[in-house]
This record gives sequence, C-alpha cells and structure tokens, in this order.
Amino acid sequence: MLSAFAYLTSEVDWCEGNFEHSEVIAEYYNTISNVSFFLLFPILLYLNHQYVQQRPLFAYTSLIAGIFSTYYHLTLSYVGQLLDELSILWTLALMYTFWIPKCYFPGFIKDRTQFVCLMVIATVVCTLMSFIKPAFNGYLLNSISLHLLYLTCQELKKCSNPRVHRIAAFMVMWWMLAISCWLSDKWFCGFWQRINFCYLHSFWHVLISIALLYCCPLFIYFDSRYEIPAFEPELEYWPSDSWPIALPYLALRTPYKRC
Ligand SMILES: CCCCCCCC/C=C\CCCCCCCC(=O)N[C@@H](CO)[C@H](O)/C=C/CCCCCCCCCCCCC
Ligand SMILES: [Ca+2]
Ligand SMILES: [Zn+2]
Repeated sequence: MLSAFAYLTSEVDWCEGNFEHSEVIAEYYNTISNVSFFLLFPILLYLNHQYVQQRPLFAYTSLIAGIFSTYYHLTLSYVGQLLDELSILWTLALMYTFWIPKCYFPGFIKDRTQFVCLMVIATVVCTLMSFIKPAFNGYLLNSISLHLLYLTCQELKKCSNPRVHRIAAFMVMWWMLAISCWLSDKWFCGFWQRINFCYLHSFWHVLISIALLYCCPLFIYFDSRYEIPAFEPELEYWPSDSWPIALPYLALRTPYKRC
C-alpha cells in the first residue's frame, strides 16, 4: 500500500527526463509550470468577484487541481497520478452539475435534483473505473473538452454579441494549442528527445490555464443569463478594452428599471 506513494510508481511518465534538475523533483519543469494553476485561481476570483458572490461554490476547484498536479509531477507516484486525475474529474463533475443549463439535460431528467443524482452516479462509476487503467484517464478527461466545445457552439447560435463570439474564438485557439502540446508530448516523445526539447507537457499546463481564463468567464456568462435573471451579465476586459493584452471577466449590471 505504502509503495503507491513511492517515487516513479505512476503508470504515466511524461516526456521530460526525471531528476535532471533536482534530486527531489522528478519532473522539474512539469512541476514548476503548475504555478499557472495557482495564478489562475486568484485572477479568476478577483476578476469575477461579482459572480462568485452570487454562486460561491465554484471558486476553489482550480486550486485543488493545481495542488494535486504539482504533487504528481514532483513524485510521479501512483497516488499522485490518481489524485491529479480524480481532482480534475470531480472538478469537472461539479461544474457540470451546477453550471449546465437545464435545456441540455437528457430527456429522461426532470429537474436539477435528478441531474445531480445522475452526475453523482456517473462520477462514482468513472472514479472506480479510473483505478483499472489510469493511463486512459487523461484521454477521457480531455474528451470532456469536446463536449464543452459542443455546448459553446449551441450557446453561440443563440447569442449575437460579438464580444462573446470573440472570447469563444480565443478559448478554442488556446485550447487547440494546449491539446496539441499534450498529445505531442505523449505520442512523439522520441522526436522531442532527439532534438532535446521535452517540455511540451509544461507548455500544456500554461496553455490550458490560459484557455480556462477565457472558458470560465464564457461559461459563467451563459450561466448568469439562465440562473441570475436579476442582473444583466456583460463580458468586459481588464484592465481595459483598448489594451492589446487584456483578460475577459464577467460584470453583473443591475438593469435600469423604469418606474
Ligand atoms: C469564477 C471562478 C471559476 C473557477 C472555475 C475553475 C474551473 C476549473 C476547471 C477545471 C480545472 C481543470 C484543471 C486542469 C488541471 C490539469 C492538470 C494536468 O495537467 N493533468 C495531466 C497530468 O499531469 C492530465 O494528463 C490531464 C488531463 C486532462 C485534463 C483536462 C482538463 C480539461 C479542462 C477544460 C478546459 C476547457 C477548455 C476549453 C474547451 C473548448
Ligand atoms: Ca518523465
Ligand atoms: Zn501535468
């Protein structure tokens, strides 16, 4: 049992060489690049504080995923890998349970309570299955992004706001860059080793964090339109619209009321 915590017991070993820069950190760049998840957390929280006040549940999940991902790359242990993957699975399950608009529920589901039960059962089953072949979990988790893409397309069809379309386009661009790095690190490691450039998984950490900077405001914008009718949601940029590099966030405006 204790051996599951031991260094180098994980089923997946990423392309970066082990213990090349430190005696205690198995994959040095893959570990330190997790700093992007720790930055993501306060940035999302600060920029979207109005939304977080309305629906506080969602704020802490990216931090937990970041902690376990750091532990995993630091040790490459079996337990580290499972914690990394299961924290993402449960984060995404939590997001789905509370963020998915009712119109996307399967036909046999009547209300959110039933949907919560369905999500709990599905997540517990996936959790148990993930112990069977942990190496497969990464593919499963990444395939959830395809469903997020589908949901984005459906919502964009209902929305003519050019700002929303622009943020969605940026999210997809960053996600495509991120997933290319993740797959390339897995499939073409021999090539990257030959040219002595084995850092693509650490690029993935940074690029998927940037994609989430666009993904989160977009999905909480969709959610606000359905679930917080007392406010008018608007997507804005920090520090300003006119800056060449700016971060999108959700502002909740009180609609002007005529007497
Ligand atoms: C207002 C505040 C809201 C805060 C919400 C925070 C939402 C965070 C949501 C998800 C967290 C994902 C964290 C990803 C951690 C990745 C760690 C990692 O790299 N693990 C790998 C092993 O080291 C593992 O192989 C990767 C597995 C795949 C993970 C897939 C994550 C998908 C995230 C969805 C991104 C959507 C982008 C847009 C899609 C079109
Ligand atoms: Ca490695
Ligand atoms: Zn990783």
